[in-house]
Amino acid sequence: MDNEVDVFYRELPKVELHAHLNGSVSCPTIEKLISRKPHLNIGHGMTAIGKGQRRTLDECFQVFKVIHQLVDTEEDILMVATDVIKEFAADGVKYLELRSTPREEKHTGLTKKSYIETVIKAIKQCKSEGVDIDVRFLVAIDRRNGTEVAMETVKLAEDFMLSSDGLVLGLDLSGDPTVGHGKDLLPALQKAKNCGLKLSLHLSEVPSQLEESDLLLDLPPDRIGHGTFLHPAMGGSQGLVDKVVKHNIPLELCLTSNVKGQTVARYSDHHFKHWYQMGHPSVICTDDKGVFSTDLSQEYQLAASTFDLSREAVWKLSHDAIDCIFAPDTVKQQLKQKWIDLKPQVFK
Ligand SMILES: CC(C)=CCNc1ncnc2c1ncn2[C@@H]1O[C@H](COP(=O)(O)O)[C@@H](O)[C@H]1O
Ligand SMILES: [Zn+2]
Repeated sequence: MDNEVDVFYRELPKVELHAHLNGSVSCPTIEKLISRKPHLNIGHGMTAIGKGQRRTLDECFQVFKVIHQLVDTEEDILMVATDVIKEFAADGVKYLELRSTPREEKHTGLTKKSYIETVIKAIKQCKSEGVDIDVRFLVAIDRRNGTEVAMETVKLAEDFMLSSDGLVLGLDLSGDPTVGHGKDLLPALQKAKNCGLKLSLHLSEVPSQLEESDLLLDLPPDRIGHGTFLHPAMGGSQGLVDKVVKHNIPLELCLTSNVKGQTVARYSDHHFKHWYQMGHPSVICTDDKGVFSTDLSQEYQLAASTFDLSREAVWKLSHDAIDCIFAPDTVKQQLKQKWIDLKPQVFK
């Protein structure tokens, strides 16, 4: 980890709603993967962006290609998912929605179905070991892969939603924002919504997507990933903000990811401040804790120090994230009780 984090932020119970599985792989897990596959000649510097370093968006997406080479069997996925879940739990995350793009790897026999089954197996294994975290899964659509694959993914997600005892809750739309157009994915997303899958869409991660965002906001999605350029202060428009507000769509905000990926110049320029000031539901998330060398406690501490938030305000921020989860109301109530029980210890 880059920074020392104050114990308050570690002990703060947290909700993580925006975490890509293969972007969340920690250094120790990468070491294990590298030693399993020495022939790939992958060095550690190729899978993470350290303190003070920045990369272009394009370079960041190259990093995922390297990680995908290291994670290409059921055994790898099981290890990666188990490690990531335990790391979030150790960081004080009590509820986690993991997302990942199911991949097919012909040379190892991995199928999209077995990919999802393996993530579910990891979630169940952690639960049976008593790891103190409630984990759910969102199936991701990589926008690069177009209409047909998106439709296939929706079908797969629907099957798992109906058979996974509430573990698979919805869909994520992600991937390189400079590739493809949301209008081609609209029918698949509409179908997903109609069958009861929740939708979290990466929107306006780069400045050129205003028209696409306008279109996708009419679905409307259940949550927005980043939404960096929606607000007029960031080059967006009041019309877009009005749609987000009208539908009360929470934003998943990932400070370090945006700064290291250079879509936001400085922490103090982050759009968190605009939405938070409006009182709009804003959830602090990590995006890719492995790639961006961070964790959720650090992200809360960064938000607090950058925007001068009191401890009570930070507590409210983590508490209010509970209302943005995709799991049902009974789970929200359980989490709220947990927050009540833990508060005296955190503020001791
Ligand atoms: C490049 C950069 C600044 C990344 C942060 N912003 C992101 N924007 C869009 N898609 C993403 C981002 N981070 C991760 N992903 C998606 O998550 C995948 C990695 O996790 P997984 O294999 O789905 O388990 C990537 O291939 C990509 O499709
Ligand atoms: Zn993301």
